[in-house]
Amino acid sequence: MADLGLSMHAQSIAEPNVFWQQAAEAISWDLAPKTVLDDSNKPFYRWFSDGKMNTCFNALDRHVLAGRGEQTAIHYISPVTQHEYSITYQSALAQVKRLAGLMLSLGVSKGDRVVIYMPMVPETAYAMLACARIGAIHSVVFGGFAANELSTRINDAKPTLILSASCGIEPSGVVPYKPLLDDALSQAHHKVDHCIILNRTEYQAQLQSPRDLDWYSSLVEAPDADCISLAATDPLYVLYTSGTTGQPKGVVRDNGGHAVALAWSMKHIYDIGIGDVFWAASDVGWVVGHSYIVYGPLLVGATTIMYEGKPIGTPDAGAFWRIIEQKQVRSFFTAPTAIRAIKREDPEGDFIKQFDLTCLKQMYLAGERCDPDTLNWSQQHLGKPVIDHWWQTETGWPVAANLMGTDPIEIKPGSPARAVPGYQVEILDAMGVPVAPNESGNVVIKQPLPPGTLTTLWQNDKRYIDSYLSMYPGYYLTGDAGYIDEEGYLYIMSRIDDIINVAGHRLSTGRFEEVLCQHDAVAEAAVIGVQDKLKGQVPLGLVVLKNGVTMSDEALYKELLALVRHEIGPVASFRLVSAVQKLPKTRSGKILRATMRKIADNQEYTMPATIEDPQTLDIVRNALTKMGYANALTTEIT
Ligand SMILES: CCC(=O)SCCNC(=O)CCNC(=O)[C@H](O)C(C)(C)COP(=O)(O)OP(=O)(O)OC[C@H]1O[C@@H](n2cnc3c(N)ncnc32)[C@H](O)[C@@H]1OP(=O)(O)O
Repeated sequence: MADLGLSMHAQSIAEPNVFWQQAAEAISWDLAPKTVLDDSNKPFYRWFSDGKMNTCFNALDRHVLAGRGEQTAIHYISPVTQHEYSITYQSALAQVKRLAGLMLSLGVSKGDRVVIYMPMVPETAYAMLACARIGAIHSVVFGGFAANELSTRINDAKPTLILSASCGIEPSGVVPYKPLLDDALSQAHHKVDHCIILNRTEYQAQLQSPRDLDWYSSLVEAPDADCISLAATDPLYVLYTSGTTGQPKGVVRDNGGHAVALAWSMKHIYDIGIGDVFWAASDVGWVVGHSYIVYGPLLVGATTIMYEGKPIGTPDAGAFWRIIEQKQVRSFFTAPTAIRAIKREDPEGDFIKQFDLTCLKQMYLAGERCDPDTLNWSQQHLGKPVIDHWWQTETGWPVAANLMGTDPIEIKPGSPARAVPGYQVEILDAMGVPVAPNESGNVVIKQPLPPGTLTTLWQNDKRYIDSYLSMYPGYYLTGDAGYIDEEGYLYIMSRIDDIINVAGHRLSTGRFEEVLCQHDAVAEAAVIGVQDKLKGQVPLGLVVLKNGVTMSDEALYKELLALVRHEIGPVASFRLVSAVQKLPKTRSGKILRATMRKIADNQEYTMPATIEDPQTLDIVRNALTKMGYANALTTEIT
């Protein structure tokens, strides 16, 4: 039988111009592109460089013009506040037009950056779409980040305007956002003239006049704004992601390639078209939220869900299944951590049995490595295909997936299936030589990357090249290690750098270390990601204290945990820290984090030949054991 996925993939690599020109027909262009792949400035490949369009027009206006204005665009569900309502395409468009008009009247123009620091409310989507409408470049910052992280991003993006809300809602209660914004702005050296604040009833924020404007009262007098015709290559957004240093990387996404790729993925990967209900249970602060809560579903005229709740506790482990039944969700996307949390509360899947999930055709998992147990448990209890798939903030849409809207293939637990059309994924050894099937190496993607992937890092072409393109010229380095089996299935095993993934949140150990070293008692710090049954990985810190520190361990640890939470935010989930006399290092001074991680996780390791003091490994092992790690015999391979 013909394998449609394979033949599509082959065509996308052999004839990218033909493949993507056809895909581009799903988008309304002001000026249809004649050039598909523009390789005139390698390694900066561009797609549809002579095309003109507007992403907001494609996400809202054209559906209204086509007579679907009364269809639901967004279902908003906030279980803690008990607010729930649906917004039609027509009314979303009215909100976005008005907000875009307000932005223009505040002096925002094409190419200006607008930072959005908001919770999971429909206004966040309006803010993103209003930017897209007038060609402003949005930069959404996840609400779980602290003021300091927000100020770093403000300094880098240099926004003209900030949109925020008085608070977010977590199961633990109201999380005030506005004081964090005020703090971030006082720390930032970049100054903004205006902030538009959504004052929620759960927490009323103090507005600082004339800087701060109340969202809805300012809209009353604002004019409506039309869509501006943009070059396909104009930036749509900058989304910061953790790099190996504390300075986050501003991933730049363009308009045209992004719209084409997302529309293609909605149909071919997620099996979603006009009028279908798609739900990505993530947060708009992450790329999943950008691509699959806001843009992807709206670009194809589907209905999306903004859920301001959690998989468990809001109110129970049946929350996802209840909403899927109520809103008739066809395809559902969440992170493995969410399923592990549900499984822990409802091991027999009793909640799942309470709902009629006939509407649900498949569930997708991504954001972190999916362990086979989690996939098998959900597949067994749901009785539906569960699709692990793999991608990154940088790629913006799936690199490897089972094409459920095209030609589903066998599910192999542990693998996110095969490379998606457009992506030529290879495994290279340290010398850049392709390895044999089933052999591990660095996962790379041959350039050009397909439409919709990052075009550069914000104002930093050099870092873009250094981070992704310099190790293997002609290839994009994903930063992941893995292998491909003889049937072309990809397996992602680990990171090759010091990035950790905590409950699907990508965090830099370098940033944790910077923060720990800010404490007066700390001379040196090393942070590693250790395995965690619920969150996949959690950060663990080992600190070397300065001479003469007299504080008790207990008091010191409490201060260090609080410091990390204050500087990075609750999303850091930093709960494990211990003092050691010395850290294991090479003779050139490099901390042996990978070896420490293996010891913590009870994996085999090789004593690095260049280690400065082998006894430091015993010191670390003792500390880890006391913290509940390294508790089985870890073998050293000699
Ligand atoms: C494929 C491309 C990509 O990888 S893009 C990234 C994809 N990742 C995701 O979609 C993330 C998936 N994870 C999740 O959605 C959550 O972790 C789930 C599974 C729902 C669990 O949530 P939760 O119980 O809050 O745990 P957590 O580890 O996320 O949170 C830790 C602490 O941070 C807090 N937090 C979380 N979000 C916010 C927010 N928006 N605003 C303010 N605070 C936030 C949580 O309340 C929690 O705080 P605390 O430590 O319990 O006090």
